[in-house]
Amino acid sequence: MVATLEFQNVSKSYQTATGPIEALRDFDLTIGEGEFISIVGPSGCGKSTLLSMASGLAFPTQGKISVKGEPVSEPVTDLGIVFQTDVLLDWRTILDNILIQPEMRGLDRNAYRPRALDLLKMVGLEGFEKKYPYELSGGMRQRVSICRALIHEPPLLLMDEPFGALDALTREQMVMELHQIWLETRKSVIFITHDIQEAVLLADRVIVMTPRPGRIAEIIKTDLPHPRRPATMETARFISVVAQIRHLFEKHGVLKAY
Ligand SMILES: Nc1ncnc2c1ncn2[C@@H]1O[C@H](COP(=O)(O)OP(=O)(O)OP(=O)(O)O)[C@@H](O)[C@H]1O
Repeated sequence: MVATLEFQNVSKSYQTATGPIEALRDFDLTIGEGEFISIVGPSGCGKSTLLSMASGLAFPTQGKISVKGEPVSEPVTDLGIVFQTDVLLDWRTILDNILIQPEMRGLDRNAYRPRALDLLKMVGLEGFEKKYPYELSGGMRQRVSICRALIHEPPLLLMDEPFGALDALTREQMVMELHQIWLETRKSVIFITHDIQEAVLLADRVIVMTPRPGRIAEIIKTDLPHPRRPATMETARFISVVAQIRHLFEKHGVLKAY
């Protein structure tokens, strides 16, 4: 089976006015079809850099990246990206914000209309298609961003702290909704977060990163049954995986041990 995304011994340094910054070192990871990967790590360990390189917007200093077996040498179009801020266009309706994705790809927007409406239904926003972004809450806007990222049916979804700007309750709700969306669509997902619980609850595997230069401290298989539910967080397995990650962060000086 061809991997959806493969990082082979990837290192990345940035040249800056004050000298090179080594962001990532020897990052090696293969993401299978339909796999959900969470990446947790301290600020500046190269998490966003990984996504930029996976999407062909930045390139490794060393090593190789492939999407579906093809080396990444230019911007990759067959993926969906969700950022921390929703970047919706305030002057376009919710439906038109979603359809901008096929439009920008030169596809027939009308052909994607039914799917956009289906996606809105899937995220609980049926009937909101004619509203404007300012009429929606932060969580609703992020749901629209997810629809926009999925409309062209990409095999790979890159999510960079998508719930970072939301309040804690909305965030918990969105995590469960994302899990449901993943169960229904089975995309390969890379989900970046600072929240250990969120990372564990969603993922098949959690990639724990060291401080910069970011290296993989450990890859942890969550081994939690599906579907995941809020009650999953009360299970012994969940608690022990979260503790394992906290201990790794203590070992690498990311969290202080008390
Ligand atoms: N274009 C750039 N030019 C120079 N340095 C950069 C550039 N992009 C990132 N860096 C540096 O590379 C390192 C990794 O940055 P990156 O944004 O990938 O980290 P991150 O883990 O996503 O951080 P955060 O969790 O704070 O978002 C940081 O030290 C950052 O300052």
